Amino acid sequence: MGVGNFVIGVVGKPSAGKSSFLNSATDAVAKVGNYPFTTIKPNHGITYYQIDCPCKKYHKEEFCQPKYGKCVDGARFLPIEMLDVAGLVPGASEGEGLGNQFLDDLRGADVLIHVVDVSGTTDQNGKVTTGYDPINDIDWLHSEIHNWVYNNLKKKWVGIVRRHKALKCNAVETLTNQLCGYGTNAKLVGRFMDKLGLKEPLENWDDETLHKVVEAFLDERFPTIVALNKIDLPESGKNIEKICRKYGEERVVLTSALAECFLRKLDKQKFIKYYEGTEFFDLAEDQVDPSPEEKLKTLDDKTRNRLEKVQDMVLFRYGNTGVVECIRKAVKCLNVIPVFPVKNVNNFSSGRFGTKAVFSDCLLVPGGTTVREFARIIHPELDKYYQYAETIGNIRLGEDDLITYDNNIICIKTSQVIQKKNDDKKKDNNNNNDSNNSKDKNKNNDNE
Ligand SMILES: Nc1nc2c(ncn2[C@@H]2O[C@H](COP(=O)(O)OP(=O)(O)OP(=O)(O)O)[C@@H](O)[C@H]2O)c(=O)[nH]1
Repeated sequence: MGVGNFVIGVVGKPSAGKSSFLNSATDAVAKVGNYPFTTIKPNHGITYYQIDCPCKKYHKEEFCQPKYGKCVDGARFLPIEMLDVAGLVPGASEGEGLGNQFLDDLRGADVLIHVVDVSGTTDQNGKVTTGYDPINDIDWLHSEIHNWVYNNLKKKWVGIVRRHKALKCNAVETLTNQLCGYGTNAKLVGRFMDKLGLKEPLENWDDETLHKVVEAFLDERFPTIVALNKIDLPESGKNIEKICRKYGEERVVLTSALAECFLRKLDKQKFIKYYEGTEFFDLAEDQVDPSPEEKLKTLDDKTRNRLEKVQDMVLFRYGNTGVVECIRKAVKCLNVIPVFPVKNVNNFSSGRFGTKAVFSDCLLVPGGTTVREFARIIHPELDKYYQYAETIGNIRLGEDDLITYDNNIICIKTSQVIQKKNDDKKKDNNNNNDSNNSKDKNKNNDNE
């Protein structure tokens, strides 16, 4: 998990609607513009995570200039990478289909969105059928990932235990060593082991315990949001109810990727103004005196009928298409905090010379990041010059204070900046002295 560089992996069986989901969530790129990722691989896209921008709270909307993403009336869109994890077939952990390539791709993801065809009109291989139970897909994906990790550990378990005893390691050290290949660190291992609260020493773990450890690891390392897709189909209703009853609503989102693609396409073509993540859109007839850039085109009858159907089957019934909600829930699973580094906590300036830009930067950092760690992230080369940090109201923050939503507008003061200020002051003084001197000189000249 990189700072400010989190990756959402999209997984699902063939024909579940993965590509449609990705297209619907990432087509905003052209509209939104730039992002901080220099190379985007073919199976990657950029999506946007919506948060409340502090510019609204502090009435600075007109000066808000995000370096990446955008801010619209106080809604901030932060760019996040999305990865299409293709090639999932039953038996992938045993090498079926693209096998380990699919599982290797998973390592690049911090959180997963599992797109499930909730209509039950495609079987586990994505072939058209009727009455298929989508619960199978949820369980099946989970067990593929579980088996992948479990089999890898089990194969080497005797050696792992031998080394563990010989080096007198604790369980967290040994597991960190074994799980680091999945993009895992000691902090994460410590967290899931704490939650698990195992009493038996590692050398006594039986298969059942090892399964429990793997399960706890996956919960922490690959939190998963289930997107129950194709809610617009009439067959979906009864399956939705059943799945929500079994898995709870916390990690389940109802989606229609197709409806979201359609709405965003109409928006792009200027037939509607679509308010992403809501049930609302404007038509040409709703507009009063629009500017030429905002003016919408009139819909033909066929498209209007289709739009009404989307309204009926998705927007009125479920409140929205679920795609934006899915991204929001996925990022929430990561337990990250948006932080706004500023040059000045009174005017929120970003320090770009000659502009009044505020809140230009925003970084997502993992929960538990301290002020000093954050300083290191934004000024790695200035770390040795760190002096102090302050937040709104010029309140000083301790180096070990955790970053929270209450102190996430931060100014880091470094002695180099202070040194520069002193240099500038000296320069000013010298200039003043020079001009005083020249004034004196002039005076002298006058006298002369
Ligand atoms: N009714 C309906 N159909 C959908 C929805 N999302 C996707 N589809 C359709 O489902 C079919 C498969 O969608 P894809 O997005 O290609 O699915 P995929 O999971 O990427 O499939 P593969 O490329 O085979 O892995 C297409 O015909 C889509 O139009 C949806 O929300 N509602």
